[in-house]
Amino acid sequence: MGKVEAGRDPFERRTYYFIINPVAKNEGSLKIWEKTMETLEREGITYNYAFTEYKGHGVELAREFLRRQGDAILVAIGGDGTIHEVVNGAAGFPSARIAYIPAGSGNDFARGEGINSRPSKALEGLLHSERERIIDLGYYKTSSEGYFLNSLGIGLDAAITRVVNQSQMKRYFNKIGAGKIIYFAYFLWEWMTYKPDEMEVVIDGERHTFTNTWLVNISNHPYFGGGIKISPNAKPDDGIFHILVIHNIPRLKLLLMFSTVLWGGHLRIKGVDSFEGRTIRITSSNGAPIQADGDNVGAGDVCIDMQQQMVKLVVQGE
Ligand SMILES: Nc1ncnc2c1ncn2[C@@H]1O[C@H](COP(=O)(O)OP(=O)(O)OP(=O)(O)O)[C@@H](O)[C@H]1O
Repeated sequence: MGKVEAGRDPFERRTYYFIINPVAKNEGSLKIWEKTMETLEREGITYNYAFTEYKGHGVELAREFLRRQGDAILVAIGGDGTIHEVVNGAAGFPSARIAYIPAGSGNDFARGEGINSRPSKALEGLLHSERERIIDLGYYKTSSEGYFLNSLGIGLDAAITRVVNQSQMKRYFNKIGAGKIIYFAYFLWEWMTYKPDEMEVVIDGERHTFTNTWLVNISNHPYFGGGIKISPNAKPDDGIFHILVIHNIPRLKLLLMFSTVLWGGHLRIKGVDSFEGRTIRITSSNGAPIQADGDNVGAGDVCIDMQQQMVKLVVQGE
């Protein structure tokens, strides 16, 4: 993805291309799309759309569409997984413009970006927006490679993501509107069974070694895991990652620590170290799992690079 520049022609007639994940928010995204379409028709907006049909399809749709019509605005409707895919599909298209209507269960990206959590307001903001904003991305390379918008984690958080994503029960619990229960159950399970390991973390060339490491989190903005403000001071447009390492904390204290995240108290706890940096390499002695924006992307070791000012977002006006 090449560096992009801000600026908008105020007289331009916009075309929108919507990519909708029909299974996001336990299929609640479909209702949001129906309402969105009503508004688009009412306002006589030019648009096109497609539904994602399987995991990874959002990447293909975004790529395919930008090849055909590079000047349209790509709008993701879904959760963090959907905007993650759309942005990865837009990689390699420096002029791509992306927008987002939150319709997922977690919506950390919307929180971090200050996008209105009410889909109708987010749409209204998008259609009448005069603002474009350029944000940073992280580029990761492990057994797979790609970009992340929210955060990348190695350790306990990725272990939870892995069991949740593999879970057959997730779908059932989502159907009865109790998706959060499954996260909490797996969080407790991993909290009881996860084995912290030694991790080497090299930040902008400086080497740190941590024993008994629960997790290392690299954040592009404050939120993670569906509203947890893990890195309160991270900003998506300052070219800097906020890095949090949680290590050498007894199991019970770790549980108590999570309650302090609500007001940012975790940053002062012994065993919680924070750093800032742009290029990070992490190696785990036991092959800890890795997640990027809630998707399991590898295990063991990972290199991360700051990609400053890489995505042009069309956002609601002030
Ligand atoms: N038609 C489909 N069938 C099954 N899975 C799909 C389909 N379309 C997209 N997906 C996958 O669904 C996953 C979850 O989507 P998404 O993250 O958008 O919603 P969510 O889980 O409700 O929200 P959040 O991540 O914000 O909690 C993504 O990894 C995506 O690849």
